[in-house]
Amino acid sequence: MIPLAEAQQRILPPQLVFSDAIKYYLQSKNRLLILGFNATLTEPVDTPGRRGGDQIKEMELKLHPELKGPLKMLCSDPNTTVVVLSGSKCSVLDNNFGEFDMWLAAENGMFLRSTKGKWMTTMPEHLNMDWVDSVKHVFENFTARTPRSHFERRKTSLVWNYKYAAIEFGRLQARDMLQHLWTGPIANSSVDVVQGSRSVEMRAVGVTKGAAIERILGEIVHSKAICTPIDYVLCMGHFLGKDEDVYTFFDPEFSSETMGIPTTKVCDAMKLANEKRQTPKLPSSRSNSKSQGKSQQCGPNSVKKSINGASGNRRRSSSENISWNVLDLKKENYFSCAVGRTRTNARYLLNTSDDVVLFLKEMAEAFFQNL
Ligand SMILES: O=P(O)(O)OC[C@H]1O[C@H](O[C@H]2O[C@H](CO)[C@@H](O)[C@H](O)[C@H]2O)[C@H](O)[C@@H](O)[C@@H]1O
Repeated sequence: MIPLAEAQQRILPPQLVFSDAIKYYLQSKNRLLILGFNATLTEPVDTPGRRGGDQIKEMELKLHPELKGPLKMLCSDPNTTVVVLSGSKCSVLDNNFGEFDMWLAAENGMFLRSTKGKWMTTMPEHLNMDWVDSVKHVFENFTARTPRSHFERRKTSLVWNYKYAAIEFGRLQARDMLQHLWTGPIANSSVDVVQGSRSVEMRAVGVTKGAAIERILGEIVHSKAICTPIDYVLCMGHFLGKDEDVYTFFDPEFSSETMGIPTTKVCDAMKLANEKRQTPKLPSSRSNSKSQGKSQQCGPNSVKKSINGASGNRRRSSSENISWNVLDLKKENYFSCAVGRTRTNARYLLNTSDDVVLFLKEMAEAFFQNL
């Protein structure tokens, strides 16, 4: 086992070897593919023709057009579960992935739906959102004085993004903004600051992709009534440091036990899902933000109940009847891969989303040949 601190100082991970990842994928019986969205499944920002418009709207995240075919193919496999796990809002994922048979995990996993069902929330109760109004105010000011920057209000976070602004000026503004926030609005607040290379994000404490994956898995396993343990996991994304916990969640090398450990984690997740199911609740509305207080709906397929999203009918929890062995992951069957980032706990690297396209094309092709 590698202690976390030591592992974080590891030298550069190797590039993902497509043929290895695909070989083990083909050999496995029940696969889980967890994919980030921004800068993983999107076109690179610097693609000719993408940059230059004055409208930030033109820059809304869009699925790389060449990925439609491969994704469709991979999602059609009953033995493969595909999850897009993103910081984006539900509506953004709906627009880009609604046509595929997959799972969507929006806002870093705080909202979840199978594209055949409705949104539900996996949010822990009592998320503190008291900081939102004062931070929003600061974000608005900085957006106004930083041309081509914009900010996005999500249900569990606020993101100020300057990736289309003059970069040096954006950086200075970001530093200024953080100083301002730390000495004022968030000085005594319980909020996580997540700094990207071109963004500043404030999140409710505890909102990370790794924290959410447990609950997401619980839901998926329950919904699919999984009988064959998941024996292959690919987790690929351009995730910020805070979200790297999703890579380590599955990694036997980061676990305190031995091989196949995540089983216990998923057991906990499933128990949690069951407990929630027994006391369906609306998501926490403790926020003092007006929009939060009014509604917790997420996109057209609004959240009706916290967990029993689909129709409100409570099936007997299938997870009570299936084995706890939902994950049987050997070290060689786990592929975590950071896209466009090098300081990472992921095992492998890919440089850009163009490489992701090549990889998923090859994987889909191999699946098709193997039918
Ligand atoms: O959550 P995803 O949809 O998979 O997206 C990954 C991350 O994208 C965003 O961060 C990236 O872009 C920022 C500029 O827009 C940049 O500052 C950051 O360094 C990049 O990693 C988003 O802000 C993150 O929350 C997502 O995790």
